[in-house]
Order: sequence, then C-alpha cells, then structure tokens
Amino acid sequence: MSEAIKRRADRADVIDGEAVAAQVRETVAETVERLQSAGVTPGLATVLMSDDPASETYVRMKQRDCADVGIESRHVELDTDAPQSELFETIEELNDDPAIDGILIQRPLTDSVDEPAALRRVDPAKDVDGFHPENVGRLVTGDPRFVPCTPLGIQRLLVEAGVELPGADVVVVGRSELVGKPLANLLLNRGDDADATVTVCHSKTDDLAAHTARADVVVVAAGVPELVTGEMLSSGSTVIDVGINAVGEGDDRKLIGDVDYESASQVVDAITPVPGGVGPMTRAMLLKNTVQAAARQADVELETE
Ligand SMILES: NC(=O)C1=CN([C@@H]2O[C@H](COP(=O)(O)OP(=O)(O)OC[C@H]3O[C@@H](n4cnc5c(N)ncnc54)[C@H](OP(=O)(O)O)[C@@H]3O)[C@@H](O)[C@H]2O)C=CC1
Ligand SMILES: Nc1nc(=O)c2c([nH]1)NC[C@@H]1CN(c3ccc(C(=O)N[C@@H](CCC(=O)O)C(=O)O)cc3)C=[N+]21
Repeated sequence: MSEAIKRRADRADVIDGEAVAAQVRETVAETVERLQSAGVTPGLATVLMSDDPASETYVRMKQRDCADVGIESRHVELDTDAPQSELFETIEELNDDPAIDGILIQRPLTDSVDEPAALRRVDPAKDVDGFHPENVGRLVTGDPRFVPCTPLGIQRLLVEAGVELPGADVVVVGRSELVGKPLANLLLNRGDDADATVTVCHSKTDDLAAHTARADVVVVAAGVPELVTGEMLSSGSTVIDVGINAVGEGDDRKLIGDVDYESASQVVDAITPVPGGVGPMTRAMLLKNTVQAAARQADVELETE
C-alpha cells in the first residue's frame, strides 16, 4: 500500500493528495532534467483575465509549482475591460512562441469574452488543460493526448489507493466539461487503470442517494457544500471529493468539500480530504502535461508514457 494512504482505526483511510502530488512533482523534475540535457527547457504560460481573487491565488500557486520542478513560467494578465481581440492576440502570440510549450487560460474568464471561443484558439499541441475540442474528441474516441488535469489527478489517486478500476461501479456526481464529463470518459476507456462501469449524475438526477449508495467509487464534483453525506454511501467504497467551497468569514474562513467528511468517513473505506486531496493533484498533473507537451514538441522520447 502506498505511504500516501493514512490508516485510521474505525474510520476511513485518508488518501493524502499532497503526498501523491509530491511524488508526481519528483518524477516531473527528473523528466525536466532529462529534457534539459537534450537542450529543452519546458515553458508554461498562464493567462488571467478576471478579478476573481481565488483565480489569482491558483495562478500564483501554479507558477510556484513550475519553479519547484524547473519549468519556466510566464504570466500574462489582461484587464477585465480589455477587448476580446486582445485576449485572442495574446493566445496567438503564445501559440507562435517556441519558448512556450503549454498554455493555461485560467477559468472563469471575465463575462465579456466568449470563453469557448478563446479555448478553441489555443494550439491543441499546447493545450495542457485538455479543453480544446480536438483533445476532448481524442479522449472520447479512446486516443487521448492531453486529458484535463483534475480527472487525471483523480485517476492517479484511485490507483494509489489500490482501487481495482476494471469492472468497478463508479458514480460521478457532476457533468461539467472541466471535471465530470472528462473523468467519466477517462474511466470508461479501455485500460488497466480504467475499464470502469460509469454512471454520471447531475442536478436533474432522480434519486442521487440510490446511485451513490451502490457505488464502489463515488466522485463528487457538484460545487455544493457537503451535498453527499454518510447516509448516502456504503461501506467498502472509496470517495473522492473534488469540491472546493469557501465558507465563513475572516478568521473562521475555511475550505470544505462537496462531501460531508465527518459522516462519510465513518462509513466508507477511503476518502480524500479538502484541502489536501484533489486540489494538489490538479496542479501536479498540469506540470506533467506541460513536460509531455515540451517533449512532444521537441521530438524527445520520454521513457514513461
Ligand atoms: N480540486 C480541484 O482541483 C478542482 C475543484 N473544483 C471544484 O469542484 C466543484 C465542481 O466544479 P465544476 O465541475 O467546475 O462545477 P460546475 O458548476 O461546472 O458543475 C457542477 C455539476 O454538478 C451538478 N450538480 C449541482 N448540484 C447538484 C445536485 N444537487 N445534485 C447532483 N448534481 C448537482 C451540476 O448539474 P447540472 O449540469 O444539471 O447543472 C453540474 O453538472 C466546485 O466546487 C469546484 O470549485 C473544480 C475544478 C478543479
Ligand atoms: N484553466 C483552468 N484550469 C484549471 O485546472 C482550473 C481553472 N482553470 N479554474 C479553476 C479550477 C480550480 N482548480 C484548482 C486547482 C488547485 C486547487 C488547489 O490546489 N487546492 C488546494 C487548496 C488551495 C487553497 O488553499 O486555496 C487544496 O485543495 O488542497 C484548487 C482548485 C483548477 N481549476
């Protein structure tokens, strides 16, 4: 069993996302060294066009992660009242820049711009978020290139937790383009770390508890604080909580998930905490996608995947 799984007496094991993310970063740092000896320094560009303080924090964390593993990062910040054409020009410039291997457009973009149109403009070869329709299509057709970072991170956590995915009954709560849908496709595809039987639930699902209660794996990405409680879950299952909800003010401000951790951890076998679960994995997988983009663009073969 991986040392990232913390055993708890009479309670669910805790899947330590920070520990698994540290392992991923270590492998990425080794790959960066190998690329550098072939004359390639991977570069990631982040683009922010929003006043959302959470987005600013995330972008800063991503830059720090890059520095930790030897990826060069460049940050472009656009005024929220700048015309859409300025955003599109920025994307074109980054597409054409040989020092940039990966481009991340931090979502959500300000309301005045057409977000899907912006994401379509990113060169699919630099689309380390996996949001471009070409990369979405490749995932759905079972020939993935860049898979969105959060689903990739969740798959890795399930593997680390020792979950046997082939044949497992996986219930995904949430059908967003960012998390729910790509995760469902990833786990539905053929493969040793996939081959699951996947059900996707959403706000119109008739009886959510009936689905979550019979699942081997429940992944919750609904954006609703503590939507899933222990009563809706079964012993023997593994729960992945994707939700990040800020509650409280001032000194009482804290992050909670989409799962009621207290009640769930008294029922299930293993669970991810919030914070320290899926979030760090999302950032680690961005680094992994970026070095893969750099290797592919420089035509350097990597030993792993
Ligand atoms: N840890 C990480 O790295 C990341 C965390 N997040 C967090 O994950 C959460 C989800 O994000 P995202 O997928 O972008 O969210 P979206 O808001 O885009 O999608 C939420 C989904 O949940 C469904 N939903 C909402 N309420 C219910 C309900 N009561 N019962 C069942 N389904 C429901 C919605 O259904 P419908 O389609 O019918 O509206 C929708 O499909 C958020 O808390 C976000 O902050 C997101 C990305 C990365
Ligand atoms: N183009 C794009 N790609 C994304 O991947 C993307 C995005 N836009 N927009 C927003 C969501 C959200 N997201 C998170 C990443 C890391 C943490 C994370 O590291 N969370 C820490 C806590 C961080 C804190 O303390 O605030 C944790 O859960 O432990 C959270 C959320 C990526 N997203």
